[in-house]
Amino acid sequence: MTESAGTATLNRDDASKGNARGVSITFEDVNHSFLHGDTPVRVLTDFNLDIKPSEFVSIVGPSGCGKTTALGMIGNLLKPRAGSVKIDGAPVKPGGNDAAFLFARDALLPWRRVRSNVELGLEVRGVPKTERKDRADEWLRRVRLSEFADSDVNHLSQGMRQRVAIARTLVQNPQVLLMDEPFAALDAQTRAIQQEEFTSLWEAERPTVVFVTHDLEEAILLSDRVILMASRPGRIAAEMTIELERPRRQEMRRESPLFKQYYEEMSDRLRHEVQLAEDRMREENVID
Ligand SMILES: Nc1ncnc2c1ncn2[C@@H]1O[C@H](COP(=O)(O)OP(=O)(O)OP(=O)(O)O)[C@@H](O)[C@H]1O
Repeated sequence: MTESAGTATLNRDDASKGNARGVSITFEDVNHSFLHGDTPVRVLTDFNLDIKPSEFVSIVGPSGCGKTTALGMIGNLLKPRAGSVKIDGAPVKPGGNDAAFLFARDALLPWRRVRSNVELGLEVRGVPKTERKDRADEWLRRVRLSEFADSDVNHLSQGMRQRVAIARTLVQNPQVLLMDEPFAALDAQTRAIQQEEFTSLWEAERPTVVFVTHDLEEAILLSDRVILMASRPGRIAAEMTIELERPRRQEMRRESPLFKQYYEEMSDRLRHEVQLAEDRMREENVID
């Protein structure tokens, strides 16, 4: 495990091979605060991070440490008060980046059928109807939902709904995929299946992924690199390059000595950061 950010190298040399379409993402001296009443509360401080094209980076850390805030800056949902966030060397700007979000809540439109939900992003971009349908059908095939193309989304299981959401996101061929606990709402078994399915879909196109999760095992299993954040103010406390071979399989959790080593190294540190954050919240409540 490396202390603090900025030194890790991409552990696989094949990111530039094949049809990888990812872009680089850079946080340069990012500082950010939110106003709580009249008081600015520092959320990110001196946040520096270099993400390589087509790298899969997970961010773990205590609740409230600023993970979603960092993700939002890449997706242009908010601007840093100081410092910059760049994609392929250019500052993030409205409409200028090819980034797509995937959240725990699938946010499917209940009045639209399955295919029509998958087509949504393409529709917004003005892709012609026939092309939209062809691309949606191709992605429904890849997520194994072809026979549900004309189904009512309200009749699908939670796992199937999330696969529709994944298809809706990936059909847009994003260069950057911003994922905020995308599998958190699923039961353990469905979650394991989707983690494996998702990584094999990702490997075909390799957009750059920034993946926020509370689940350290999930972070290790999916990522090229795991970033551990500390809170108040949010900053990078440690990072670890994951050198497990790809494709990744669920059995690695149990069978890979390397997986166990990563988990042991990072979990103590994560627990420590979570404990610190909880202690701080308790102190603040006492003071209030
Ligand atoms: N729009 C906002 N206005 C005021 N405070 C905010 C806003 N968005 C986030 N915050 C605060 O900023 C801090 C960081 O929030 P953020 O959602 O980035 O954390 P997180 O690490 O993603 O948390 P979690 O793991 O619980 O999702 C929190 O204290 C949160 O309350």
